[in-house]
Amino acid sequence: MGTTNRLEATDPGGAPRGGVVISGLTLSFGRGEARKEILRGIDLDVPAGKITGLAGESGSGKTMTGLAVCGLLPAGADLGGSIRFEDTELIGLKQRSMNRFRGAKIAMIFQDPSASLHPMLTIEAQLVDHYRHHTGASKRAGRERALEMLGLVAVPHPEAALRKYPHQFSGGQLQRIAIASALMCEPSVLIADEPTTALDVTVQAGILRLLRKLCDELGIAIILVTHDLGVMSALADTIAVMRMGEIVEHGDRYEVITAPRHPYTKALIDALPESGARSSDGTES
Ligand SMILES: Nc1ncnc2c1ncn2[C@@H]1O[C@H](COP(=O)(O)OP(=O)(O)OP(=O)(O)O)[C@@H](O)[C@H]1O
Repeated sequence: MGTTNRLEATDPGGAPRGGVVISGLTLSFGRGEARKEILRGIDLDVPAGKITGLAGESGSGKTMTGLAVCGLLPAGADLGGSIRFEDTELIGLKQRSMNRFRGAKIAMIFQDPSASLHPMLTIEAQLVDHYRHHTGASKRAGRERALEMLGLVAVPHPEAALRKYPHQFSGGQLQRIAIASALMCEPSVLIADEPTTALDVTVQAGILRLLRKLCDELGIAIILVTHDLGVMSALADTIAVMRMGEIVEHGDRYEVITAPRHPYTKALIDALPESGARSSDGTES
């Protein structure tokens, strides 16, 4: 597979082009005695052309980290520290400026693909409108782009797919369409939050291979959020293990899986089934 990392150059300021650098990220909700600390100082480099995995138990803060990067945190979130995207500090950006990045330069896909697609609109309406909103392109150019993206994610019969509604697709096809929608504006960063958890096991591997392809061929920086260390060990380049709002370990996936340093990581790995998660060639066995 070719690696045309169009965004991999490093700018003189130090941030990798197209990637995200998170430093000292804190997140809390509420005040006084009701204050709940969710993220307690996260440092994480998410480089272009790599899949950075966020693993860890339920409630450890994986989703919140992804939502923070995307600027999609729930109301009342108190965010501190830094999230740099190329030359821009995202924390503290006004909503209007953040809207320029979200959905365009930084896109997100969710466990339930229908969460990012409107049930009452055709695929064409949503993909094309989204693209035109961000780029100002013509309807025709938007349609061409939509066909191209549906082809890229291997949705069969893209022309016919454009005329359909979300409920007319299977879960796996719909996740591909959600990915196509996320790719419309050529994002540099894609946050994939449990993208295969809701899918039939027979279609999971196809979606994971697609994410790997997008990362390798388009140079997209991917944050893969999953509680599934098996999926992580097959797909991610590096694995960050989260626990109670902190990253307790982050390193090359082989090192994290084969020589975990933190007792919590060891416990997670010991809990894995014997087979299917620790293949060394990047495929699930
Ligand atoms: N709106 C909110 N107000 C207060 N706390 C919240 C809010 N949303 C989420 N939380 C809390 O933030 C913490 C981290 O949640 P998060 O969804 O990031 O965990 P996670 O690691 O992704 O877990 P899972 O694998 O279950 O999705 C949890 O304790 C959750 O209860």
